[in-house]
Amino acid sequence: MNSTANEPQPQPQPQQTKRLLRPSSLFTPTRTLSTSSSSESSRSSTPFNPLSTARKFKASLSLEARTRTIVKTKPPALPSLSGTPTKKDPARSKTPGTPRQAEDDPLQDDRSEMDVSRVDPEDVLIDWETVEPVDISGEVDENFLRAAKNSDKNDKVLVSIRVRPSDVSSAWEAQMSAKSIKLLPQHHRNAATVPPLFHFDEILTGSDNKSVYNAVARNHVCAAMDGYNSVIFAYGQTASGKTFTLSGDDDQPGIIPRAMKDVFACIRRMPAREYLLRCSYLEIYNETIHDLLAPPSAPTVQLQGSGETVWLTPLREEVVTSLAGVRAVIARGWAARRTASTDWNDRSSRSHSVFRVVIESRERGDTSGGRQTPGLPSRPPTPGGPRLQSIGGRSVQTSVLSLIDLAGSEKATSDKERTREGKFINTSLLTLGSVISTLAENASKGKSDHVPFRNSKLTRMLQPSLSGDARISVICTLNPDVNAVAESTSTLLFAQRIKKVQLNAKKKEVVDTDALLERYRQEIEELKKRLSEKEKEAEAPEKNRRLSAREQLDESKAMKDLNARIKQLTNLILTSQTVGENRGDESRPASPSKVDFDMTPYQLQQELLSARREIESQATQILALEVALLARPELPPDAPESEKDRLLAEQARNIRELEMVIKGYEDNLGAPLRAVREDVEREWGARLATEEARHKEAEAWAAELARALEKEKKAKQQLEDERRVLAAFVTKFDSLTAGLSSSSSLPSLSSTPPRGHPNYLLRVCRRSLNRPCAWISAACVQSRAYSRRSGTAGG
Ligand SMILES: Nc1ncnc2c1ncn2[C@@H]1O[C@H](COP(=O)(O)OP(=O)(O)OP(=O)(O)O)[C@@H](O)[C@H]1O
Repeated sequence: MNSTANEPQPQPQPQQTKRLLRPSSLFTPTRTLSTSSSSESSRSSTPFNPLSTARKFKASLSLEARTRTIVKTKPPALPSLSGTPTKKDPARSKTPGTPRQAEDDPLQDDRSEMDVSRVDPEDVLIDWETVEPVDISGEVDENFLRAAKNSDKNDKVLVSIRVRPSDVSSAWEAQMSAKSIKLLPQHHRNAATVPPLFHFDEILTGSDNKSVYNAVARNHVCAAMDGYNSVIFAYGQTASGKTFTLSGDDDQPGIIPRAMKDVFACIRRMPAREYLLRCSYLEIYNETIHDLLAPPSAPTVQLQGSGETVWLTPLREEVVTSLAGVRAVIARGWAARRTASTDWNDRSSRSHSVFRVVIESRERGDTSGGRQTPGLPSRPPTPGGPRLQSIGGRSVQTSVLSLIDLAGSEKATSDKERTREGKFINTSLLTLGSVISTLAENASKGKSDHVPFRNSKLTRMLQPSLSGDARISVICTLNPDVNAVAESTSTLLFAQRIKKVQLNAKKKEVVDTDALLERYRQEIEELKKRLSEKEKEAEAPEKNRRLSAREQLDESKAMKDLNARIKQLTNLILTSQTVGENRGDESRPASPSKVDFDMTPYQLQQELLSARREIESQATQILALEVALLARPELPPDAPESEKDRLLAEQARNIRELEMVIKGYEDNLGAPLRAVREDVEREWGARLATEEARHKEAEAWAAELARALEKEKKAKQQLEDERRVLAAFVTKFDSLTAGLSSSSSLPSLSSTPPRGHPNYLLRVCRRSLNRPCAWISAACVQSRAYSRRSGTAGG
């Protein structure tokens, strides 16, 4: 299909939009096109683009400094060879960044007519009848939709490499058929080794955006229409072609405009459903999130929620009902995006921009007689305004299509402001890289290491998607020039890592609770009917039923299954009704998660699974009974048939009785015994706690005493040593003084000798030998005190 052939006629636009933008160029950011180097050289580039040329401002990009005076400048000079941006002459004056919309722009003064908070969603639904034929891409047919549904089931990220055309020889050898790419050996740093060969899902070259869209985005857009969250993002070095891939130009519309055409084409192909489409457009600039559809004075957008539930607030959402509406929204966003001339790219994206479409759909039907899903009015308001309600039993399927143009990683530039931005850009891309690395590592090695999602706004916002909630397609763009080999290699390594990330996207559906209850009731009726049929069969005359023991067991198991399912559904109905009853209580809003729990088929499956597990454990018991049955003496081979039937029936009855006994045991004894046990545990729990406390105290005392004893032992040992030394000394002294007393006149030991006299020392020593140990005394006192306190005898 010629992409421009279907270009819709200009739709009536609000006055201001007309003034600013040509409808045909609304999808057209400024792109200087490769004209001379490639086969696409005949393509004409857009001569005029109001977004890129008329809106150049002599203003700083910083929020505070955003001037309110529009200074129109000449369009930047086109690079000598478009598609091959080269480092420009540093002396050349820079094109300052485009600031957000100026104040005199009435588009930004207030919310638009289609702001989701202003419209009743029921009034702006679209379906196959309301979609304009000019709004659709003619390429979406039944076969394609079927193929799209069945593809991408492997839950891996679709990773493609797009090599930008270059006017100089490329450093890379890209093989589209083999889906591989490698560096030419002459550019490999290590001449001794062979450059590695990288394999990806797609390798794309040239300027044809249609083939790129078909290969990397179309399935994901259709998946989004089918209820899956889908994320498509472009990653790569600055000026490698991310914006060209996402947005394109007049001649080569990129993924965003093509995706929107397919969205409308899918709606047109679904006569049974009606849709509500809401668009938002935001950018992350210097780690701050700005709503591109809100006026510049609007507060910045905050990320809220935790874990894998993240939402953005306040964020404007515009309801769109036609391609023209989408164009107007994108044009508004584009005008507010921060781009600037850098050393490498005349209109470099200085922020990560995210264009999101929330797609809600439900079966078509008469809404007049319908009722709203119970519980929904009291649930917290959805950030971004009201949304489609599940009415009259028709569930609502919700998905988000996110199209992300990341800012390009870059080396230091010669401009101070650009360098500052570059730091933020590189940091958040680095964080994205480390998040991807950890996720890939966790997936390949079965680990659950912490993933640093919180380290940047970008990764925090992408957390639910990267954690597996969405289908993801990544287009890594490459500048093939020799002087960009290092950046290109790093992009390829990033691409390799993201391929390993595991996804597990699921459809999101909100079901009408009443409808679900009705479904349960019908299923119960159905099951009861089947059960009574089976019971009748079981009671049929024996001659009609020649069942083996195994078959009888199977039958009994089937009946048990039916019973269990009926019981489970009855419980579910009770739970749903309980939730419904809460509705009247305004002070306590019904828990939306509880409503969802009861309503989600997935949850129901989980319940079913646990019920099946229970049934399986009972089946094991039955098998044990079967073994016992087989162990019984066999019937003689010539026993009459009636006798066999009688015995079989008897066995079956026995089995049923045993099952009833098991069940009865649980109902009559199991539960009461558990209750008694709980009572006893409650009663004795307190006593046990007191005893345990006393025991602990006694242990502490014992430990203290043991310590004191140890100390005393040491002291005693020391005393003993001293005593021995003194005794030896006294003996020696006695023998000495005995000799002396006979010859000299020493005073007798009974009288106190004067200080300094040898007998004085002897007297001191003797006294020391006889003094009782202070430690022993202290320990005895403590021991006696404890004995008194604890009431034990002794000490
Ligand atoms: N495949 C392509 N065919 C022709 N021209 C291309 C192609 N890819 C990129 N270009 C041109 O190269 C220039 C830079 O591309 P683009 O702005 O898309 O890069 P980018 O990666 O978005 O850069 P930044 O990160 O700085 O925003 C533009 O003039 C664009 O038109």
